[in-house]
Amino acid sequence: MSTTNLETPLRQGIQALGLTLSDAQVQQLLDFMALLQKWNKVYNLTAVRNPAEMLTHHLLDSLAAVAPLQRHLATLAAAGNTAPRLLDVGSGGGLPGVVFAICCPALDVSCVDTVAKKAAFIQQAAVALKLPNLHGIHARVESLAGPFDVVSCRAFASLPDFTSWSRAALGSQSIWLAMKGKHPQDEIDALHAQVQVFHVEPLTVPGLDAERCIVWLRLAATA
Ligand SMILES: C[S@@+](CC[C@H](N)C(=O)[O-])C[C@H]1O[C@@H](n2cnc3c(N)ncnc32)[C@H](O)[C@@H]1O
Repeated sequence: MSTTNLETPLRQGIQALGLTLSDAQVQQLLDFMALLQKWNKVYNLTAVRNPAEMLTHHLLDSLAAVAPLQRHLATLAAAGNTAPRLLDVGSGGGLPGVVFAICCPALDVSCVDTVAKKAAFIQQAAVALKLPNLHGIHARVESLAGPFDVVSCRAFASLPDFTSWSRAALGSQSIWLAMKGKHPQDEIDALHAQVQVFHVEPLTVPGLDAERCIVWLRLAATA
């Protein structure tokens, strides 16, 4: 299957996830897949090379986190924050950061990666997909200061490492959104006492028979 034949299964997946996306956003998602496919050979962005697998393992997997993210953004908007900022840590080829930037145009998304060519790919995708709310940053996350309202990751590091390395990027009211496979109880048990899990949300990815969840975390209130 080539990326040109992904539209029907993509639209079915979007429907199964209960998302409302415009035709322009669906086209941006398809164009992003085509970019990933094209530049993967040069930049080595992901080990997944088959377009059908890219759709389920990358695109739909990332799209499964969009409705939960939009729910959180609605609570921020209700509290008066209408220009939220998200940092996607270890974004690689832009997962889930680019998908979030496409689906949430009011969200300013920065994708950070230690590998220069991956950050350059994000910058290139921002131009090609006409996404002024998307930025690629070449840095170690440990060197970044925030505040970002949401700090996300997917396939990045253990929860203790993710939260400690990205701590300076978090504001006092911000939250971490960690995309994980199975409920990571061992990682949760190993978290620093100042980091609190407030929700572990199961996700269902259309076409993928695998366990997925979002671990939502925040800083514990200090006395
Ligand atoms: C396994 S890849 C995951 C990529 C993407 N999130 C995904 O789900 O496909 C992890 C990425 O984290 C990046 N990385 C590792 N340590 C980092 C750090 N300290 N700061 C920023 N990026 C880092 C790596 O270069 C790599 O691109």
